[in-house]
Amino acid sequence: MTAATPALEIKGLQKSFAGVRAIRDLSFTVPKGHATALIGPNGAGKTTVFNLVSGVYGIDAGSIHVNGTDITRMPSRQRIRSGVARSFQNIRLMGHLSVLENLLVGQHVRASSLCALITPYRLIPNHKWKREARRALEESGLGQYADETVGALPYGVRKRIDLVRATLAGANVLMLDEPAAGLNPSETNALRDHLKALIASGLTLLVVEHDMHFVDSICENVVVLNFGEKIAEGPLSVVRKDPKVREAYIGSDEE
Ligand SMILES: Nc1ncnc2c1ncn2[C@@H]1O[C@H](COP(=O)(O)OP(=O)(O)OP(=O)(O)O)[C@@H](O)[C@H]1O
Repeated sequence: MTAATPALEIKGLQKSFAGVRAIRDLSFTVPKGHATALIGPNGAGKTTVFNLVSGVYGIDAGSIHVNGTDITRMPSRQRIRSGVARSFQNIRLMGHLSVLENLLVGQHVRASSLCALITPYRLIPNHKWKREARRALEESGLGQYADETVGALPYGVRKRIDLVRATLAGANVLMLDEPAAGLNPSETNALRDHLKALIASGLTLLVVEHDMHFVDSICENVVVLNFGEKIAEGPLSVVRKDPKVREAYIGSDEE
């Protein structure tokens, strides 16, 4: 892998569901340490792209590379190990466990052996993974929540803990499904600042988001889909003026 190798490279992607062409010859790249948004009206194919990259569905044609590695035919679990992870709109943290425990569960994805997997970290006060988890929380400004029960925390804080969990589990290409949905303005600002810091430290993002102010603040590139096809790509300020994009959104209740 060279410095010019994109973190995510999608080439000629095709996917049909029972004759419905959900994704048509889609190609785009996301450079390392950058954020790209995938936008388009309802049914355009955004979630399908996430499902194809994460391996929920197999593709009909095309290829997907992550950090130069061809993951097109890899099982989902192996894709996570190669650095690509997905965060869901519904946070998948365990509410009855503490923040730290949730992060440690995430780190088990990185276990290289059965022995590492069953290491009783609860019994080892200064376990390496525990130290890493505490440090990551501190660096994200979430250190005060380490020993709190996740279920008792505000939604915006849980969303950010979910990000820390994904990066600690080894994700360097992260797909975020509507990260700003359900957040109040101050939570949205905190999430935006957190994401900006992660991008600055080298994390690569692919984001599906309806809040265009949020998209504008973190994504320098936007890929617009309509009926599974890329109809425009570029900075939001440019693509939003594109007649094809404007036409695609006519009749849609979205911006
Ligand atoms: N598992 C599936 N089986 C059949 N059709 C599917 C399946 N998944 C997606 N589709 C179809 O593929 C097309 C793209 O859907 P997709 O959910 O990816 O769009 P989207 O852009 O994410 O929409 P939204 O913004 O509403 O979430 C739609 O026509 C949808 O009905």
